[in-house]
Formats: sequence, C-alpha cells, structure tokens
Amino acid sequence: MKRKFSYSIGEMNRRLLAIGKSIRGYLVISTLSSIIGALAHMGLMGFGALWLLAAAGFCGNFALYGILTVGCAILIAVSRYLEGVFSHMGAYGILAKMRVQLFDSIDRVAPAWLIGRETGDLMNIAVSDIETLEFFFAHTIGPMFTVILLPLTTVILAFCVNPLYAWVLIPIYLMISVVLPFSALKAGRGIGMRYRERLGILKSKILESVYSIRDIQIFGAGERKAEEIQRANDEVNHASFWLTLHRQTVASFPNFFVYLARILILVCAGVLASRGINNPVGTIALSFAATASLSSTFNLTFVVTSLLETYGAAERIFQIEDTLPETTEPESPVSCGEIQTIEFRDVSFSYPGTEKKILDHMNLIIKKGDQIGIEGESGAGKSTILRLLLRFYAPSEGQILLNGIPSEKISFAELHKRIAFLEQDTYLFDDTIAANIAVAKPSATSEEIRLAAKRAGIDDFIETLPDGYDTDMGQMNARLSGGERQRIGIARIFLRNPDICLMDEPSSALDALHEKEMLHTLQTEYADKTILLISHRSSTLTGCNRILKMQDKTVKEK
Ligand SMILES: Nc1ncnc2c1ncn2[C@@H]1O[C@H](COP(=O)(O)OP(=O)(O)OP(=O)(O)O)[C@@H](O)[C@H]1O
Repeated sequence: MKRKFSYSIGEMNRRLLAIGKSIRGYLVISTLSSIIGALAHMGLMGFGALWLLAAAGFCGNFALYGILTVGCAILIAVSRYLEGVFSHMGAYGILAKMRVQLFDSIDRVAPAWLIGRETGDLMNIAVSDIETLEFFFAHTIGPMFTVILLPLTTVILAFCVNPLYAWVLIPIYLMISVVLPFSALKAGRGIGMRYRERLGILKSKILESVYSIRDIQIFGAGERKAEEIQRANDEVNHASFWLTLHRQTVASFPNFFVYLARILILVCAGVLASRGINNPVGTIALSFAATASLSSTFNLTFVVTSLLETYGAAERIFQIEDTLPETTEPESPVSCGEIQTIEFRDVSFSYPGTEKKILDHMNLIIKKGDQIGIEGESGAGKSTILRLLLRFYAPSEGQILLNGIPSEKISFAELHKRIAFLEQDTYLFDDTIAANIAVAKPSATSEEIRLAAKRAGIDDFIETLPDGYDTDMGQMNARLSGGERQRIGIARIFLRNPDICLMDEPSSALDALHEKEMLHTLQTEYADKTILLISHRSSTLTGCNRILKMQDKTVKEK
C-alpha cells in the first residue's frame, strides 16, 4: 500500500537537529566519544593483529603494539561510557523541552482542534511518541559520523597497503553505509508510521474503557469492549509483525557484505601473491581493521530500522505543531473595556471542512445585565453560539462585536478575562480544593477563595472535609457529587469575576433541588452580570429575563 507522508526524511532530520541545537554541547561530546570509540575498536583489532604478528616474529615493535592495543581497549571503555552518559543526558533534556513545546502547540490550536479528537491518541503522542524521539538524539547522530569516518580511515589504510584492497572495499562500504540504510528507510517508513498510528488507536481504546468503566458495567458492554480492544491489539500485532520482519531482514543483509569483504581481502591477497607482491602483515592488519570498521558501519542499518518508529512518531508530533489554529491572536489588539453590549451581526457559520450551515444570517444584541436562556432542539446550534463568542471558531460570514469592537481584534487574554464558561462537568485537578478554585485567579488570597466558595454555596461542605480547603482532590475527586463539582466551577467564576458568564447545560448533572439552588445562587449573586444559559430543561431557564429559541439556523425571541 502506498502511503503519503507530510514530511520528507531530510525535512524531519533538519527539524530534529534544529530542536537538538539547545543540547549542542552534549551532542558534540557524545558524537566525539562515539567516533573515538569506533576508531579505537578498529585500532584494537588492527594493533591487536600486529601485536600477535610481532609475537610470532613476523614484524617488530612488540611492546609498542601491545601498548597501543591496551590503550585502544581503555579508550573504548571510556568513550562508550561518555557517549552513553552525554547522549542520554542531552536526549532526556530535549524530551522535557519537547513535552512543553507540544503542550504549547495543543494550547494554541485548542479547543477547536480538540473537539472530536481521541484523548488516548493525543496522550500517546504526548507521552509515548515523544519518548520514541530519544532514539534520534541518543543513538543516531554518533553513528551518522562514524559511518563516514570509519570507511574513510579503512580505505586510506587499504590504499597504503595496496590500492587493490581499496577498490575492492569501496563498493562494499557504499552498499553498507548508503544503499542498504536508505533502501531500508524508504521501504520501511510506511510500516513504522502504521505501527505508531495503530498503537495510538489501541491506547485510546484502553483509556476510553477505563474512563467509561461505569457505563460499560451498567450496560453489560464488557464483552463488546474487550472484543474491540482485542481487534485493536491484533492490528498492532500485525503492524509489529511487519516491523520485526523488516528489522530482521535489513539487519541480516549487511552481515553478508561483512563476510564478503573478508573473502575479497583474502582473494586480493591471493591475486597480489600470485604477482609476487607479498605483504602478509599489512593484509592481516587490514583484514582485522576492515572487519571492525564494517561491523560498526553496519550498525547504521540497524539504527535506520529503529529510526522508522522515530520518524513515525516525529511526523505525528510535527503535524500537531504545524496545525494552524482556527482563530489567531490579533496583531494589534484593542481593549474593549467592561462589556456592555454583544452583537451578532449577520453571522453565518459552518464547521471547518463541512458544508452544512449551522447558523445562517443570525442577528442578536445582548445588553449588560441580560440574563438570557437559549433553548432549542438537540443539534440546532446552541453550543456553537457560545463557541463563536469565545472565539474557538470564527464566523464564516458576519461579525461578532463586543462594545462595537470586532471580537477578532480583542486579545484572547482579555476575552477569557471578561467571559467565563461553565460546562456540564467541572474538571478538578489533582491538587487541593483551594488550588482548584484558585485556577481562576492564581494570585487569590485564602480569604478571596473562601468568599468565592461561600457565594457558590460550597464553603459549608468544604469545612466538613478532613483537611478543609487543603483537602487533596486526587483522592476526593470521585467522591464529590455532580452538584459539588459544579459549585467548585461556580466558585471559580466568582473568583474570576468576569463581565459575562456562559453556561452550557450547567445543571444537567444535578437533581431538581440542587439545580434550583445553583440557579438561585447565580441569579442573586450575579444579578448585575450578563448571563447566557443553554438548557433543554425549561425549569432551568425560568429565572432568565430573555428566552431565545434556536430555530431555522438563527435565534428567535420567545
Ligand atoms: N467540530 C464540529 N465539526 C463538525 N460539526 C460539528 C462540530 N461540532 C458540532 N457540530 C455539529 O453542529 C451542529 C450544532 O452543534 P451544537 O453542539 O451547537 O448543537 P446544540 O444545539 O448545542 O446541541 P445539543 O443541545 O445536543 O448540545 C450539530 O449538528 C453538530 O453535529
């Protein structure tokens, strides 16, 4: 199957190397160590052979070759140690940086981009794909240099012994260090990418099953879910089978050329001897050195096959980094001040990549203090109005004006300061209750947090918890009721004190009594603020002074 890739290998290498610039020092030391280690390996074999020959009386300098052989052995040990330490220190440093960068990229394109995306796959990219890049930074750059240096050294040595050896070795090196690795990479890219994608799907299914375990049990869907996971597992196994097959095939090929090189050196020695040119010492030393250099060089093919997964992972990360956000920060933002009016002027909208119009020439004016309820059939476009107001998306036609200023001219920071959004469920972080409320205002004092909790009607409940405001939500999260979680969300809003509060089905998780309480809290504590409230329940909207109905892709006053 032919696959299309978003980036060429060259492009990906350039980007990865650009990312690696910040750990240049580590990479230089680890690469130098790798080169010295590989050269020392060649030296060990070559000088070792000469040492043996000197011991047998074929050549002189027994002591010198002995010292050189032992020196090379020490150098191998030291350089391998340094290579391992510095390459990993650098690689782990860069991975930490990439995690932050990926979060920034997601932050830039979210929330529009996140709508409809698999959380598990995203987590796989953020955790596992990034870890896979460790291989590039820790195990690739050294071998790339070795693959040029070792053949070059051996070919020069071969020329010194006899040019015939060099002409025989050059095609073998070209085969092992150029033709085989590049063919392996070309043939295996799709396999690597497929493996990473399928792994993402599998992790996503597992995560989804964990999240929805309650519904799975209630509806007896365990068997079906297990089958789904098994199917995703089979797909991963299938992809990993091809990856293993590819890896084994390309790892075996270079072996053949290493043996061929040894045979050809012997053939050359025979041909030269038949012409009366005898250099047994040079031939044996070259044969050993060439074997050492070839075994280091053929490592490259193995490195390349391991890179298949790395490139698959890098492609998925770069795709996120290169995703353009639906809406961007204005170049010269204009401050709108406290929001007095909001106007939807002739707004039409279709979701990106779709034809279907959700809003069609919608007009609406909202004034400060309006408490507006929006109702309408499911899928009519109620939430879309809020998403446009929050600038998750931009209208396809028309404009949204805040105090007469087009919303695209207002910075996201100001927009988010002035407009708060409360959804069906409030996400609680693994931190204390106080910190969870203070998410809305990190500089808030404990008095401010307490006051916000009191206004939201959750203070009494918090005081009953073992550590009060310091109670850790990590352990308590599942024990809080929908209403308690929602009240923490409301406390956040009070703390932030926005001009407008948008609510999308805020009470759908609450029973009638708690819903009434929550709405009463909002409508009394927030009487002077603008509220836009979406709900299917007419009881939820009773306190609103304006009720709008979504109909025919627009809103109509009821
Ligand atoms: N990201 C998206 N891409 C494409 N279509 C979308 C997207 N999000 C929503 N839609 C579609 O847009 C339409 C309006 O969705 P919206 O969520 O605004 O409806 P709603 O009135 O709030 O529905 P509900 O009451 O069920 O929450 C629906 O048909 C929905 O399937």
